[in-house]
Amino acid sequence: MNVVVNAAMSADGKLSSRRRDRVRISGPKDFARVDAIRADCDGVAVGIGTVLADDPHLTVEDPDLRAERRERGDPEHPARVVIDTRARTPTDARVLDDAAETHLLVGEDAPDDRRAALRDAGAHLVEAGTERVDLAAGLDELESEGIDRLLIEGGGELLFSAFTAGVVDDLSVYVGSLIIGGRDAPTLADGEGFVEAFPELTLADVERLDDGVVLSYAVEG
Ligand SMILES: NC(=O)C1=CN([C@@H]2O[C@H](COP(=O)(O)OP(=O)(O)OC[C@H]3O[C@@H](n4cnc5c(N)ncnc54)[C@H](O)[C@@H]3O)[C@@H](O)[C@H]2O)C=CC1
Ligand SMILES: Nc1nc(O)c(N)c(N[C@@H]2O[C@H](COP(=O)(O)O)[C@@H](O)[C@H]2O)n1
Repeated sequence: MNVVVNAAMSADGKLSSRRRDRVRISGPKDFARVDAIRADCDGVAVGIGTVLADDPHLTVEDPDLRAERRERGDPEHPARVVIDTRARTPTDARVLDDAAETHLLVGEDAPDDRRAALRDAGAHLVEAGTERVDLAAGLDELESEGIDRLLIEGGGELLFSAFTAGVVDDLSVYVGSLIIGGRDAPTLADGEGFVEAFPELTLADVERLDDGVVLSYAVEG
């Protein structure tokens, strides 16, 4: 599977504020850029922290991009994927509406009542791992179901795990012209942090967009 990460961060590296409410970091041109990446993928993934904080929809906005997907025989929107060990996704979350299919990667011990409720709400559940979702195993399962190219949008806990698991091929990050601050505000890669072997990046492109810049990297082995 080809995995791309895209996120928007402040100039001090934060994805949102310490209250975890959604901050508008990028502008309309960047949202259009992200829309095009979504349209080019088979799946768009976030962690349960992002679902609970932002209630994102994770669909393709631009009707022309949706038409192009239909013309090449793909569903109008990529599949939505939520990394959700305990199956906490609310049944009225926007990712569970009928705009697109939704896969929830859950832990083996996820409560049965939550699994049943989420299946009733139309989600497809994939079991991987126990205490936390085993990303490598979960993504392998998604690939076997036809998701060959996956966009991961965040948040910081999930992105750290994705780099730790070594599954990320490309990273693009929009750096907005603002400071958010706060030691408890999510950053591009949270988790425990790396102390010895740091994932290395090769800078592929720098683009000025809206009032910020997009940095594009290839992630080295
Ligand atoms: N600016 C941007 O581009 C974006 C910002 N965000 C922001 O990120 C924040 C949410 O980020 P986080 O709280 O870090 O939550 P997250 O969205 O990264 O989800 C993390 C949660 O997923 C679950 N999980 C299960 N298996 C896991 C695994 N293997 N690795 C990591 N997590 C696993 C855990 O419950 C964990 O707490 C929100 O404030 C949201 O607004 C989210 C996406 C994009
Ligand atoms: N690219 C980008 N720029 C910002 O300024 C942002 N605040 C975010 N946030 C993330 O965008 C996703 C929203 O999805 P929908 O528009 O609801 O489909 C979600 O993952 C946010 O955390 N992204």
